[in-house]
Amino acid sequence: MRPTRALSRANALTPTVRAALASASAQADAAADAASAPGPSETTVNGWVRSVRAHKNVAFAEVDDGSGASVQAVLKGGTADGITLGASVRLRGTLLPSRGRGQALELQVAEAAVLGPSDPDAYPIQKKALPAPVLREHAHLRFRTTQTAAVMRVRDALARDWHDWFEDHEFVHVHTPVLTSSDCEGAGEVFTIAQSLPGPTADAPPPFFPRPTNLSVSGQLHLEAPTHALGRAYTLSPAFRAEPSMTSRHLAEFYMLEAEVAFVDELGGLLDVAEAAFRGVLSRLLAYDSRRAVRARADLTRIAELAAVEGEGEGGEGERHADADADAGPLDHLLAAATTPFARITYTDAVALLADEHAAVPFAHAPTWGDGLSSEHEKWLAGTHFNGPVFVTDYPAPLKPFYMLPSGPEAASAAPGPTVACFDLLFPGIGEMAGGSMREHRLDELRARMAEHGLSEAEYDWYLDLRRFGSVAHGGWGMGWERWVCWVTGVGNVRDVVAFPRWAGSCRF
Ligand SMILES: NC(=O)C[C@H](N)C(=O)O
Repeated sequence: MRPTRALSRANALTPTVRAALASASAQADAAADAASAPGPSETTVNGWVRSVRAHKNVAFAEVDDGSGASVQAVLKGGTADGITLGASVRLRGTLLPSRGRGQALELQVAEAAVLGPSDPDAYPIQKKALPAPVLREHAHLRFRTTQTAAVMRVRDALARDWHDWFEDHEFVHVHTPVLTSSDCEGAGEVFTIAQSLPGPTADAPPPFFPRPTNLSVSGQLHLEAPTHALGRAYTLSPAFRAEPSMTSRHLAEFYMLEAEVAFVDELGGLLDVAEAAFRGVLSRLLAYDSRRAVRARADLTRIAELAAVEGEGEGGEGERHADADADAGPLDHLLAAATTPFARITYTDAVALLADEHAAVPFAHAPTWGDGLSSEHEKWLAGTHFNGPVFVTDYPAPLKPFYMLPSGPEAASAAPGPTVACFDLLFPGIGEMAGGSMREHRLDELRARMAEHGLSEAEYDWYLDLRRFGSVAHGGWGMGWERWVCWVTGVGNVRDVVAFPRWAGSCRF
């Protein structure tokens, strides 16, 4: 059957720089195998000018189209006119072996068109790396830096890897709502919605929704509903927290990957599922030879190289984790986590370990049973003591939200107070990467916990229905997506792995 016009027009996507380079080198290899001279490869590339070096008779421009490869364009005669830093260009020419260092092929340009000019003196993104805080001021243009472009591609690849893992394990992706009248975590960190603005008359219009509404802090409660029908569900959705934290690990708007599993009877089983997911996803990134995985590994190497160069100067684009191992390769920490079982320890045992350490080398905050673990405690556990991801389980009940199931008998009997069947998954350099729990699935116990937390039964009636009709033991977890991207890439601040970061005091763009 002949393709329709609409189908043939789908071919309007021109080859990317990456594809053009790949096909030119494949042609050269084939010619070498056949012991014949490679025919020159005529091609057209589109992109933005990253740098220009002009000599008397020739100019060299690096042209990047975001595909993960850039090309060195050799411009002779009048072809270099208007080719300035930041300009968008279309170049027609021949890809030939390069005489310069740094690239195998270069584009000998026959014809050049400037599509969108750029004043190089006014253009904020210079070839020389800019400090991360300066780039955040130009978040709309920082995609043009090698670092941010590579981070965006890795972020994309990671999301697809997780989606694939979940699909392979028969989880259903559900989009949980952003607008909600519940506060899942009960921490009072919600952004509320102003539903009606005072009008010109005394009669204020009725509110849009009958109840106060806020932006979701977590999709968990909503995700539990489909889990009681689909069995396994997950979401990668935006979450919002109005916490004034100014740390490198907090954003006011972030993405959260949350998963929920029915018919898991105890915490150990839930940890097994979470661990299999994390390690499975890393294996895809490390071992697969898909185009996605190959490009992600190249990007991780590129990000690390940039950070190494900038590390020698003053804080360039690549702010790294404080305790990132400078001598390790960019994939080493991923390989270690993929191939080594994650450590598991109860909160009670972790506090004892921390107390021993505190006696020898004091922390700023003394570890005390009943208090949350501070970030320095978390980093010591994952970074120094276990030197890898560690599940800390069974925290004191008063530290945790209403929906968690009490601990199993073993953990409960070893603790000096009531604990819940939950975990925080700590990663080196990051601290808390994910948190989850078994959920209280017994109706009466859940109602009692809600009463203790001052939650209105009327408001959470729908959630209680899940316990009234066909309740099952279940559990789940949530992971801060930007923390995951930071840990994988080695980038030290969540503001630099999201397209447009929002934090207390900053919502530009
Ligand atoms: N889905 C989860 O278990 C995440 C949890 N609701 C949190 O926000 O920490």
